[in-house]
Amino acid sequence: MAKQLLGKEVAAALNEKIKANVEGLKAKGINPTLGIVRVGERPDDLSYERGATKRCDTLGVAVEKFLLPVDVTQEELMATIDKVNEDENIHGVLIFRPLPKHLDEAAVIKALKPEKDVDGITDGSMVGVFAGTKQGFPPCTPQACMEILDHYGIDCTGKKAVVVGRSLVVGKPAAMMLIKKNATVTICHTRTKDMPSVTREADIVIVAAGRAGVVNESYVAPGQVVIDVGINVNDEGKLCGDVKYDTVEPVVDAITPVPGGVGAVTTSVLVGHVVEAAMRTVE
Ligand SMILES: NC(=O)C1=CN([C@@H]2O[C@H](COP(=O)(O)OP(=O)(O)OC[C@H]3O[C@@H](n4cnc5c(N)ncnc54)[C@H](OP(=O)(O)O)[C@@H]3O)[C@@H](O)[C@H]2O)C=CC1
Ligand SMILES: Nc1nc(=O)c2c([nH]1)NC[C@@H]1CN(c3ccc(C(=O)N[C@@H](CCC(=O)O)C(=O)O)cc3)C=[N+]21
Repeated sequence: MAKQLLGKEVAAALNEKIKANVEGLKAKGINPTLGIVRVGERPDDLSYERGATKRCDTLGVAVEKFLLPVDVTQEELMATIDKVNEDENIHGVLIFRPLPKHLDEAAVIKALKPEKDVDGITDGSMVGVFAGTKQGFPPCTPQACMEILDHYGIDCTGKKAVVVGRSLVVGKPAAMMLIKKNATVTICHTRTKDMPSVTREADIVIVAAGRAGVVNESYVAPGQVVIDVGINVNDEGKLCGDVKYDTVEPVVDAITPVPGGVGAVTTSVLVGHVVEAAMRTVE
């Protein structure tokens, strides 16, 4: 039986710190606020929005929503970004992506002020992750993976870590964060040859492929820690990860479930960033 790395436990610990910081801010008359910019009504945007809004509510962080129709023009969207940039009462901004195809996402990202970029999508935030400097914020999902490792006392120093996936939001920043923790890191993607032989050699495997069940028992080995970032919906309409949990769990030492793993920590990290952004305004 592998140890279950429970997102709920990690989130609960993060939430205690966040709550204390919210109280500190409110004592100074600052009401930490997340601005949410959503274009259209994509189901996974709505589910992330529900999770983030609920977490903000329980932690005393306000949410202001900017909801735009799916056929919004680039000019109207840019005007909304200007508005959230200039509004001193909004400390962090979450723009749901991908945006509909007719919109220029790069221009939108460029327009967002890095100090409000709590989702870690601007160039400024990216530089922060790569250079280890404190500008913008790291993307929430890879940071959530690191919070899980930290919480359960899993030391990365000298360990072999393999990341499956090389996206800008998860795989690449996760690899940078693992390097910072002194792991030796390998990144796999669709062009990787014989991936099972690579992942089997790892001490820590972070899977962010976006395909249900890509990592099965032939990819893993005893003693490993497996972090499953994937959020997929199976044929029965249930949430499942990128790892075949039932056959992988008996082999490895520790594993995150889906749901109840990384996703449960991601929203806490996001709200933590909003509070940190508000604290930076008074530093
Ligand atoms: N828990 C959370 O809070 C969040 C979870 N997610 C989930 O994380 C997952 C990854 O998201 P994201 O990074 O945005 O996804 P992307 O689709 O942007 O990237 C997927 C990456 O995985 C690689 N990949 C895909 N299939 C395979 C395969 N069979 N073998 C090896 N590599 C593969 C791709 O390689 P290549 O580059 O060669 O195409 C690509 O680099 C998704 O399931 C998503 O839903 C995302 C955000 C938040
Ligand atoms: N800029 C941007 N950043 C994102 O991170 C982003 C996005 N746009 N667009 C939409 C996708 C989708 N996504 C989800 C995250 C969590 C759940 C989810 O179900 N979370 C559950 C927990 C799931 C679990 O326990 O594993 C919850 O919060 O309660 C769903 C979807 C983020 N996304």
